[in-house]
Amino acid sequence: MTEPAIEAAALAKRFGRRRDAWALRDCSFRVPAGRVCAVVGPNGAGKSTLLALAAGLLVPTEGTVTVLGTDPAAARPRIGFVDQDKPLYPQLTVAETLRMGADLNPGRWDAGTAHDVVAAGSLDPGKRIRALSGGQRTRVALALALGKRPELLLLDEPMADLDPLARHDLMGVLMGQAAAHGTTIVMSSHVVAELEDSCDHLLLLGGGRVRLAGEIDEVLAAHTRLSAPAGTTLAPHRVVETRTTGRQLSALIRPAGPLPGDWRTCAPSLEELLLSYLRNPEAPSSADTTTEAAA
Ligand SMILES: Nc1ncnc2c1ncn2[C@@H]1O[C@H](COP(=O)(O)OP(=O)(O)OP(=O)(O)O)[C@@H](O)[C@H]1O
Repeated sequence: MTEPAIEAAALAKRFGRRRDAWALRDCSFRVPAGRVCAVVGPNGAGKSTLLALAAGLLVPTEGTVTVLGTDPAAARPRIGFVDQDKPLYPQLTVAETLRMGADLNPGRWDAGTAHDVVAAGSLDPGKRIRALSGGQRTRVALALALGKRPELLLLDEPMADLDPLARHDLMGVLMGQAAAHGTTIVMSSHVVAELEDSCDHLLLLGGGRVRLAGEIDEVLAAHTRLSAPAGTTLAPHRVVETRTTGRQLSALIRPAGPLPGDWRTCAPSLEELLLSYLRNPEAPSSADTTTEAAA
């Protein structure tokens, strides 16, 4: 079996000394190599912290995270990371920035891919970074990260400031990269609807903890949407969300066994499932029961 791209065991990060300053707690999960993994969760859930730990930019307070079979600092040359701030040198031009990428990654640099990503945005190579829009800077940051030909690409809300066409274009570039080179992509996003087509693995965080982890197909298959008469008892199934309208009860559950034949059931979409979990932060975590979650 190939080693996972990321493996976390009881990973925790606290900023400062306050008892309530935990950004992440007791996170155990595994992202297999070659996956496109969505990291989802509400504001403050710990997504950026998790990505920064995997990138080796933060050190765990407790637990461990292993990246590409080694510790994140040692794996850094094999990792591309684009964080929310997109740190670039404002005084450099686009062309100079790409040349810097080539200089910093001798023997690895994929000039063609980096050039294509920039060119697709019709960016003037002579323009200084400080004169670019937020979305244009994102494009340059992604070109730098992809040019490195990383084995693992960590992206913190990469599409947040891109227009819809640019999002579509760059998602296509990312998927092409994953397919052509087997690159593992782990990306946080708030745009749930966009993840369904592009991602095959999921990590849902809430309150600094892992709520769902695993292959999206398996996570979806483990849940059922149902409607039944109001007042129906849903135990012993795990209830993520339930709503009663008039005489009708509808719910999203994680079945604990066979369901009664008179319940109407269907499979949830990824968006429905994620919205149900996000609306119900107290719903039981399923991170411990999906096959890909680390024990
Ligand atoms: N450098 C820091 N110093 C102190 N607290 C921090 C720091 N970075 C993050 N935090 C705290 O850790 C928690 C998790 O933050 P994080 O940025 O990882 O969340 P997030 O899921 O990425 O949120 P968002 O969706 O808003 O980007 C938050 O409570 C945040 O205030």
